[in-house]
Amino acid sequence: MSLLVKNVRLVDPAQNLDGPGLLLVVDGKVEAIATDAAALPKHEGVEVVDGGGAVLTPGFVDLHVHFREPGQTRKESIESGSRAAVAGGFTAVCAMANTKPVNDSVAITEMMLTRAAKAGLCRYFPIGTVSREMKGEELADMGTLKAAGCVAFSDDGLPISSASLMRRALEYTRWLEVPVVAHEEDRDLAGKGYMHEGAVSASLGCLGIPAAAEEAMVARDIVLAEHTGGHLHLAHLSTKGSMRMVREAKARGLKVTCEVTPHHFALSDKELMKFDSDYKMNPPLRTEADIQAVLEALADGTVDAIATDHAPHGWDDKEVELPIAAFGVIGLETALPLTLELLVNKKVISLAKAISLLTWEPAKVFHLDQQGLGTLKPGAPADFVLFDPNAQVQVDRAFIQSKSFNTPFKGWSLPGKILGTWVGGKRVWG
Ligand SMILES: NC(=O)N[C@@H](CC(=O)O)C(=O)O
Ligand SMILES: [Zn+2]
Ligand SMILES: [Zn+2]
Repeated sequence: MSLLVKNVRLVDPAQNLDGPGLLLVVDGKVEAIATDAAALPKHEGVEVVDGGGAVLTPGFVDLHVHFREPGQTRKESIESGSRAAVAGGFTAVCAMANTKPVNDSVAITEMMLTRAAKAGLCRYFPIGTVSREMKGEELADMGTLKAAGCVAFSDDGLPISSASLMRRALEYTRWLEVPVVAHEEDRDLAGKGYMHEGAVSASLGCLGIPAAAEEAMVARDIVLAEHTGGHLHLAHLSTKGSMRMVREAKARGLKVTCEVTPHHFALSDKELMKFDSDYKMNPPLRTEADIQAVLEALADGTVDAIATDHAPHGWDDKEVELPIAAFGVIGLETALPLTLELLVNKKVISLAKAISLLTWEPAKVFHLDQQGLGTLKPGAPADFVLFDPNAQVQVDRAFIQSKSFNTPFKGWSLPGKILGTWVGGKRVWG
């Protein structure tokens, strides 16, 4: 089975490519890319897709999604989450372990992989828990879980409050060569807060989560990464202080990587004045100064990945008073449009850098580059996405494939329409 995609702007940051090109796919793999058809190997009789001048890039790689299977498939299943992924241009997702039961066993990992294969949409990489039952007490069997297919370890949803447990987990990452993904939150400091602690929370009389709740744990874990030599990946960072500490850690050569989410660079805590739980997530929306720091960190290489933290919740978890509503927002379908609107069109970073943060850089963080993901180098799996960066999309219920609709971007009109998504040379969307 062969396929030729022509008439596209081909952007592949891993190969420093950004220009007119053609992509030839044979047997699910990239056979060749070229600037004109004459330079391609013999390809008579192949199926031809005319890209119509749209942008073609490697499929996006999301290091952080919550598909609620097993346990809460009314919010999302592996199949519905995978459909939301490919609709958003993501061809690989890494799924957090805070399912019910949590993914601390080979049985759950294998069940997840079986369901994902049955869905047959995107590539699905399970993340195992750091601690058994996610209780934060004993280490999960990380070695066995890695052998079963887990690509990273995280108790995300909860922080690892025990410094000694985090220390041991980081020690294990050295010989397992997988990262520990940290949800950084000092629970004493966060208390019962449900939005960012600052001028806005004070004026609303709402309980806040201070920036220090995140930063104190980032500081602790950078110290532990230094002393263990382990790989620490910091999930959904949101504050100015976190950005500064990661920048310093990298400058000192530590194995520290991090991701930021589109909602954290798109929205500030002022949104909470609407008292709408679609603006409630963990970590909370921060201040304008934090957003500025995140933008600078995206531009200067401090941030390794844009990740969605796609966290589906049902209306019954959300349509309640703010203090008791669930934390979390969906994000797979709005990630590219928000990145284009707020990072590329506002000239914070180039289109190529934005694509890099959605493809090659995240692939490297979880070593998915070793499987050829995040790039369209010859021989790599033909996972790619075709999108029109100028066509507008309307964020309404019909646009969202997820089973849940807990997005703060309802009603927004944004640029970036996905025209097609291919995984292993097979069209799975569009
Ligand atoms: N981000 C969130 O607000 N919620 C996530 C958990 C998490 O990412 O910490 C969830 O599982 O709902
Ligand atoms: Zn988290
Ligand atoms: Zn999460």
